[in-house]
Amino acid sequence: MSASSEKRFLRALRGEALTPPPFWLMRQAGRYLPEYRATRAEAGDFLSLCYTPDFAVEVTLQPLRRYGFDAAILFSDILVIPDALGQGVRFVKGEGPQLDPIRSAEELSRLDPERVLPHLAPVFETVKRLSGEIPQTTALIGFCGAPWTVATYMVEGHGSKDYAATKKWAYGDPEGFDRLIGLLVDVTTDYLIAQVDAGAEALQIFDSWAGVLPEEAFTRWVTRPIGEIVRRVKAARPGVPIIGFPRGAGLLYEGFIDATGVDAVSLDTTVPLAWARDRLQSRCCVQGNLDPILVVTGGQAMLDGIDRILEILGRGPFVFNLGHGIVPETPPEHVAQLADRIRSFQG
Ligand SMILES: Cc1c2[nH]c(c1CCC(=O)O)Cc1[nH]c(c(CCC(=O)O)c1C)Cc1[nH]c(c(CCC(=O)O)c1C)Cc1[nH]c(c(CCC(=O)O)c1C)C2
Repeated sequence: MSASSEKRFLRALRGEALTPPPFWLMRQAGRYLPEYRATRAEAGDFLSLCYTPDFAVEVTLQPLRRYGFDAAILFSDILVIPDALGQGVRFVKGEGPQLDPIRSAEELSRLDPERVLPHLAPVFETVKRLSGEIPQTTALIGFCGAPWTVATYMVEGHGSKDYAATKKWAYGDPEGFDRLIGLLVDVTTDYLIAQVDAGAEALQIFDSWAGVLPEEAFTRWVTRPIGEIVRRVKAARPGVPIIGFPRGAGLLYEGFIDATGVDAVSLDTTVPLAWARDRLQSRCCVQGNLDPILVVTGGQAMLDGIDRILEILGRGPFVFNLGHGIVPETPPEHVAQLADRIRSFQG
């Protein structure tokens, strides 16, 4: 395929500067859309939505119909991995995910890596159907949670504010904690390769809680495991572009790019734009980073926020996105205004 006939999102990930930049939004399928809420009600619980290809395909396509994003992201969740390992994940209404916590290396025997790929067969079926159904100019993104972030849910048993149980295990028994991280590296690599084989054209690794670790721990449990996954996926399926999202990494973003070999980094809302242009965009494609609450706010504040990002990052390899997932309170018409604003950027 010649460079110019390749999908715009993939061209940007390969380092091309495009005007206007391609764009999609993290959590673009979700509760802010009435049609999502309707499908969700029909599916019943959240995991049934993820594991029923008819429903998962439908909710993936919903935001594309409205906004024509340059990329579709598979509808699933990072917690299908602990579920597939046999830990058991429940999504309790209003409380978020609940897992029976694993707090020591001895308890890893509760997990069965052999179950993972068979259990996730419906997810691969969803990817396969999507690759036949999305518009020809739209790219299909597969994804996973990074080992550190998935481990925080497995150890805490739910979302957390301080990650104290996870850190206590990691700092107190680093070799034992490395076994959990190593297990997640293995199954996550297989999971991503299976998504590529089913039709995913790019991958994003979400490390939503990377920003809570001090430097040395960040290197051991964020940078190294993600680097290992990137190396193994690229060795098995050369050419598939990979986006890393070490949310909250701050100054550590720079070393993260060099050490992991990702093709792009997703910037959280706090990353300064001129610094990102000078220190990160010179190394790889960057993606981001509008504050999701500006899309709730709308109006001139949102437009100014979009313009500033486009002004500073829009001339290098860039994918417009939010700094974190879109929130349920977002008015859908604000997303339409955001899409128009990006499309009218002339450089
Ligand atoms: C829409 C949705 C998802 N997951 C959850 C919901 C809400 C469930 C509902 O309908 O009630 C539960 C759901 N899933 C999770 C949570 C907990 C979040 C927390 O601890 O605060 C909840 C409520 C865990 C999760 N899940 C995910 C992350 C990483 C990204 C991020 O930081 O936002 C994390 C941390 C990834 C994720 N999750 C989802 C996607 C789909 C694709 C898309 O972007 O459109 C993706 C990529 C989908």
